[in-house]
Amino acid sequence: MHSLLVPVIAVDGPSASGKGTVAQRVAAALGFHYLDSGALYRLAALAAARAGVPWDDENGVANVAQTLDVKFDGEHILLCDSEVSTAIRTESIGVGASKVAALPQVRAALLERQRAFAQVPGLVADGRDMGSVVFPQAPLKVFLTASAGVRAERRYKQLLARGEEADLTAITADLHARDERDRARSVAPLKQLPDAHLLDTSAMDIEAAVQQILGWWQAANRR
Ligand SMILES: Nc1ncnc2c1ncn2[C@@H]1O[C@H](COP(=O)(O)OP(=O)(O)OP(=O)(O)O)[C@@H](O)[C@H]1O
Ligand SMILES: Nc1ccn([C@H]2C[C@H](O)[C@@H](COP(=O)(O)O)O2)c(=O)n1
Repeated sequence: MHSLLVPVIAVDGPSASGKGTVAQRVAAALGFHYLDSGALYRLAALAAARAGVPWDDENGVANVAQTLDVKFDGEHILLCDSEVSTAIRTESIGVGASKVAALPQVRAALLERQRAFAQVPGLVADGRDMGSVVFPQAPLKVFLTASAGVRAERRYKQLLARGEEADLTAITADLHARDERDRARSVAPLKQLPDAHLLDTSAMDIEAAVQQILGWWQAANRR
């Protein structure tokens, strides 16, 4: 089936809003594939750093992004056959990802790689521009968000649970800076689309968020 005909649920939203957690559970419930598009920007930032390419070198990072040797294998992410699933989740690589993601050539270099994830029976894709640029034809678009305070608290607890050091003040400042960069950039900025359902989980648990998206999906397919 042509990838344009594969059903896609696009889940966009700011950092630490719960996109990855919720999108993966929705994908599992429907038996759909899952795309963590942020991981690709993180991989581009990590691969560039390892190759000595500065994050503001647009041509250089785009070349790295175009030629990324990456494999997704369940929880494992391999870059040039070495495990990087933890290395791409550091705060420093998150900042780098947000910087390289503002470069138009880098976004262009990753576009077809993201679209290739659209395979039968369907795809749940999370990121910042899933509904606006990568899968504008998606029959269901969700803008998943939560207040900055709630998101910072969740990220803080997530890092502690992983056994990492965490400083709530620094996390809050980083979230604000990343939100600002992701919303203000000229290409594919993070924004709520007019045809996206707003899901504010500030006072909602993970299961309720998953059920809400599954409900919207059922409703969209009854039409
Ligand atoms: N509705 C919710 N209620 C409570 N905790 C939540 C909720 N949604 C997500 N979380 C928790 O918040 C943390 C951040 O979630 P997650 O990593 O999925 O966010 P994200 O939007 O994918 O982040 P990023 O964009 O930075 O990759 C996780 O520990 C997750 O379990
Ligand atoms: N579709 C996407 C996905 C991610 N980004 C950028 C913005 C984020 O700051 C960075 C890391 O993403 P995360 O893993 O935190 O979801 O990548 C983007 O611009 N477009």
